Amino acid sequence: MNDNQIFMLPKVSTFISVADAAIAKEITTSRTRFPKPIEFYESLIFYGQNIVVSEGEQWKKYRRISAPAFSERNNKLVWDESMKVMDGLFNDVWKDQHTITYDHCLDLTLPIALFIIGSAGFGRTISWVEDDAIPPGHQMSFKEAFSIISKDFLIPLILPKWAMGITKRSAAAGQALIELRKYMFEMIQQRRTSDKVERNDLFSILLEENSENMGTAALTDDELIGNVFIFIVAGHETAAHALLFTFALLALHPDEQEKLYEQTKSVIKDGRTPTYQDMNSLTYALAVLNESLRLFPVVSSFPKVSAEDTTLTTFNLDGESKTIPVPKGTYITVSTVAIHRNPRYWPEPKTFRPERFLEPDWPRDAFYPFAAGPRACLGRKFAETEAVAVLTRLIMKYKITVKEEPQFAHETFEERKARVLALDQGLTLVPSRTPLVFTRRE
Ligand code: HEM
Repeated sequence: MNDNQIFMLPKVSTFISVADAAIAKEITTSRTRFPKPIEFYESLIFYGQNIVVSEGEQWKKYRRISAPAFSERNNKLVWDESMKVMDGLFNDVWKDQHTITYDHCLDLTLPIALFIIGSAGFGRTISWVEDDAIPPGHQMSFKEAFSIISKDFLIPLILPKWAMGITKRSAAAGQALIELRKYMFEMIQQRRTSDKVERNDLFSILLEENSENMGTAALTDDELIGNVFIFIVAGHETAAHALLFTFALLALHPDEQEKLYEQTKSVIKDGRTPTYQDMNSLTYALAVLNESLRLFPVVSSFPKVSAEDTTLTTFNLDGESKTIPVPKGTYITVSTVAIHRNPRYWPEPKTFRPERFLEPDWPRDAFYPFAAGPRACLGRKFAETEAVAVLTRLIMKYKITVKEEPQFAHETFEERKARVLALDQGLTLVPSRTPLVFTRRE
């Protein structure tokens, strides 16, 4: 692979795409038989050795030290920070406007997710209005460096070093990378030397956990930075896109939005600020997120490779089995989209119906937005907490509708749905233009 290629498919002789839930379960639970082909992600090592681009003993070590960071302490912080970010949005940005319009609502969900991962992931509060003070020894504020890298982290991977200064955007990405590394080293030093203060962000818990593993088992500073970088990469865009699909689907389905509002109101009485303790009762909000991730799993597939000559067995609708030979070295893609839209598991698969997730026996083994098994997403609860908090706070105060535009006045519902949810090319699924309006309820 040369410097300019990212996420390249290696030359493969056999390739299998999986839309069968039982096979997906077998593959995701058999980590040594079907490991992750980390060569697909090799370029992400650029940011430092990390959990996403590792396998075997190295991955086990990263997972063991990273997993405790994704704790209840952190989830509660995610909730509280999400509330602060939403209240900051209402008070400092939307202010007393009755309606607020976005031509592409990604311009809203990207900063929401950025600010949440900034404080709950990184331990640095960045907000809608914070001034961009540049501390001594830096050329960029933390907010600026963090915002640029979370948006343009691919630029330093794609462009060769000599070309980084060619455009303003790539030069800024190169500088932001240097700055962010510097900030991270400073944060590591500061937390090692300052008095022990309880902090619940991922970075701080990771550092705590690491200092308890001193000796050969501990991560180096470069590995710590690599892993925290990857939390940003894995957790910013995914969460922002998931929120965007959720808002868009609610705008397209006012009845479902009303049900969400009614359930939220029945849990959060008198407009009080929702707390993390409320999360378990906000079942409809989680169902809405799940249904949105079922229809639009932002990570639409994930790769595995067969480590040995083996077989996989599938069944047709009459229960007859078929065994497929899987030679060593076969590349396998678990197609989340295909499983999620397979009518075998999901009746009326194209219909947006959050209630299906409130049924006690919904098909858990056919739901893969966060992958599954030992390599499942570490940030699942982080992302769920963030989405339920944001959605709850928003829906209590605002109604979401699709922006009316004269050129689309005569379109049918199906045409409107296809337009608002039309997908863009990208690493993760994202709609290309989602024009939405937020109207204050009272
Ligand atoms: C809706 C939001 C999210 C979705 C849909 C999502 C989805 C996924 C998927 C499908 C994987 C497996 C990828 C693969 O095997 O190639 C994964 C892995 C991972 N995710 Fe997420 N993710 C989300 C949010 C987050 C957040 C917020 C964080 C951290 C703050 C995070 C951290 C990680 C990490 C560290 C891994 C690697 C785990 C390992 O390899 O052991 N994710 N995610």
